[in-house]
Amino acid sequence: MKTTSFSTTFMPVRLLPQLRLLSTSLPATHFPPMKFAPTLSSSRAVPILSRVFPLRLRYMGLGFRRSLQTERAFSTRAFRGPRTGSGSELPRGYERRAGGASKSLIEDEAELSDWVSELRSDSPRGREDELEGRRGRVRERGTDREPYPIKKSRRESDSGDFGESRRRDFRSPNQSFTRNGGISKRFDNKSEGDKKDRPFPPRNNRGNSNSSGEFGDSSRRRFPNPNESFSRNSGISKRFDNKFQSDDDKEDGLFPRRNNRGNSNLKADSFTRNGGVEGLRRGGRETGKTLRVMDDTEEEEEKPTGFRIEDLLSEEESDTAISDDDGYGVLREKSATSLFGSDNEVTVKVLPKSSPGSSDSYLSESRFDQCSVSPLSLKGIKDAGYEKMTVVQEATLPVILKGKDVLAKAKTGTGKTVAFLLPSIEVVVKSPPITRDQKRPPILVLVICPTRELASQASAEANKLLKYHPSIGVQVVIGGTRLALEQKRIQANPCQILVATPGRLKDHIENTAGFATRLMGVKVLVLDEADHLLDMGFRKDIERIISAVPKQRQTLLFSATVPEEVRQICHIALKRDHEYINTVQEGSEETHAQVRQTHLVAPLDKHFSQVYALLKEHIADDVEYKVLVFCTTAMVTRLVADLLGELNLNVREIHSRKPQSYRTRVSDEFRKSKGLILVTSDVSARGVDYPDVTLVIQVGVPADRQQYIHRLGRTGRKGKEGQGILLLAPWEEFFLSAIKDLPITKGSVPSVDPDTTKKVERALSKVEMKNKEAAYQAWLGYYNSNKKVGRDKHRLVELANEFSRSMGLDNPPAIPKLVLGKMGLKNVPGLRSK
Ligand SMILES: Nc1ncnc2c1ncn2[C@@H]1O[C@H](COP(=O)(O)OP(=O)(O)OP(=O)(O)O)[C@@H](O)[C@H]1O
Repeated sequence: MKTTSFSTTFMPVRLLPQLRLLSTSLPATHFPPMKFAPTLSSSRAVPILSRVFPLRLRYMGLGFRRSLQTERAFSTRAFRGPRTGSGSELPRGYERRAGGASKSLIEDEAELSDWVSELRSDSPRGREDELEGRRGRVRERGTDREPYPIKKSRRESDSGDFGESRRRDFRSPNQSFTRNGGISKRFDNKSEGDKKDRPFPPRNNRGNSNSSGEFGDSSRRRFPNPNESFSRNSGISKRFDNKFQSDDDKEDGLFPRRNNRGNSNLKADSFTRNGGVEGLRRGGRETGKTLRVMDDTEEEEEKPTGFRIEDLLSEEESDTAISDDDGYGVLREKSATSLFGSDNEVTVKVLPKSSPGSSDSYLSESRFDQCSVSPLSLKGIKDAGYEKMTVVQEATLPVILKGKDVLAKAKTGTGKTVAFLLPSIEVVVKSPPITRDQKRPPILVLVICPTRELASQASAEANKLLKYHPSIGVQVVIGGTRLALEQKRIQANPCQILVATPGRLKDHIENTAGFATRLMGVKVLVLDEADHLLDMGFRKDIERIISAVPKQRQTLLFSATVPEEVRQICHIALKRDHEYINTVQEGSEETHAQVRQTHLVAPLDKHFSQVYALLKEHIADDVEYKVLVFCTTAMVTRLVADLLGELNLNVREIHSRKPQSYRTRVSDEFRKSKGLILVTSDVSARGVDYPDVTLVIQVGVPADRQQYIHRLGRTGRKGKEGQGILLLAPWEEFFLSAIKDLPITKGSVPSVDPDTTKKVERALSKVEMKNKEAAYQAWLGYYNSNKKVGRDKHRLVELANEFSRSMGLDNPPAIPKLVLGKMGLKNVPGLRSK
């Protein structure tokens, strides 16, 4: 039995697995006390078990359906149920996710307006984008035409903005390069031309990659997928799909966000981001025309293809088994194959429940120098100011260092980035060094992040840890920057660690000479915000990226939220015998206890003044205020930022319509600042590590429960205190059922005196009309895609017009007929068309 120096210890227990799994009273080997109770599991045991002991499993409350039963299987309490008689009771954290607002992620309809204008214009090339910061393009493609760029986009150079790339001397003093060694050999010996190196055909009709960078059309390249036949219509639909789910921009009006449950709200007649796509895909052949809205600043992801997670699952895959509990909160499933295959050993991780009050402590008692990482990494860790491991680091590090695939869940702001970077760096340390004369040095670690900010942040963190590893390089490739510049940069500074957003990574695979070959060296693949990356919006991209890296690799999936749906499909990326490490303790919520959460319900027409009053109140309370205000779409974000600016608050805005250079600048400023309000779309919802955020306000219903948790997670990081306020209209209260297990209470709406109301009205009157129009259209698109609100179109329009009045408009802005048609809102009374 191997013991580690961590308090987290893995104990192989040699027992007949059936007995071990079914008898909680069987004595297990002694386990040292543990500080917390991560949940470990993998995904394939119950099918076998259910065949062998169907009645027993039923008795234990382990049904044959996935989801709830699966979660129960991992719950200590559920396991003990039969013995204690309380087996049906689930700890709060294990309850089925309630309700579920539709995941309505949306893009900006302003683009559609422009598109419509462009359609009307004589020139097929259209015109330059007139909206500030908007580099979106809109495309039309009929069955008889090739796609063409309607607008040429502006692009910013990225290299200056993201200085994380490291030029390194790749000849490590400690490491001698051997040509024969593993991957290096493969790469060294490779002498074929670029074309041969590419697993995918090069772009066909855009000439060089530079021009593709300029026009951003590289994103539309498709990977040849053996399962798909490319037809003109279907091809363009796919590409249309691909584009929309950029996480950077998903927040932005008109199209709904991906829906975990298979976009059940999508209809062919509603032009929503998913729905539009789906509708167009299904109905597009009839019309013979497909729309494409582009934004060069986005990562280029695919749209959901409309399949349901359930469709991906066989019944076997959906079921799971528990291994043990024994009163500690253990949990580990063993894959069915290893349970009854050659590996008849059940390894059980037994961890005691934490002492009261410690559940939210993010640091563990283990120090980094207790674990077997290289001395140079330890020096880097020390310089970064880290001494003790966080709970998730302590729980995952030993497992990852052993080479296991891991799916890890840990609360926001608890150090997941270091948890996956550190062991990944160790893999590089142990690999043969690359040398300057290597034409295509292998990328050994590939980290995928859903947004550019997150990718840049992860690469910055990697650089901190690599301080004393001069021979290891990290590079970041993200959307919104010139592909050609990035190509030059990654060629000039070869790296072993690459951090990327999905769309841009695909771009490089398809268009950067030798890049695909370099990816064949990947030993560790990391998906940060894994649930998001495996969700509909990114799924296709991720699958294709996975197909571009070797099968023989280690895969690490990290997130603060791991919905059951994601558990069920994570085998897309992970080996069957992966470990699921859940550091969110049994009985503990997914949010931090030290973050005070309240929801306020106020009529829509009061929201602007309420936000102002809340901010004033908070600023008065805390001079060191640092506030994030999340809005539903990019255009609504711009409107709210304009308004708060007019009200003389110290405000910045960040959303997908802003150029990347601006986003980077604002993000950096906010990171360092105090006394600042950042009004933001969901580009800031996940992962972004702004220290000391004092308050997060969410205005309007979030896309889903996960998004609520991640947005809230921008405060209360590293054990700090924080506050979260969710401001809803009465008709948005349905969302509360989706978060009812979280410690959120009803707050009292601040009173707004008549003077303040007038002040807000005056400020609103100064906001540019075009911004109000864009916000109206975006608002309508967002809620149209919401499963609940968008169901009744008449009511939806009433509400949109209420929103319009709240902006001080007597009449709702007119919307292009075509857009209304695509939204499924033609002839709905109350809408004005143009
Ligand atoms: N061992 C450690 N000790 C102290 N601070 C740490 C340690 N590890 C990471 N941190 C810091 O904790 C903060 C949060 O880390 P990180 O951004 O990785 O959190 P996260 O869990 O990924 O959050 P999210 O779920 O929001 O993405 C960062 O500022 C990071 O530098």
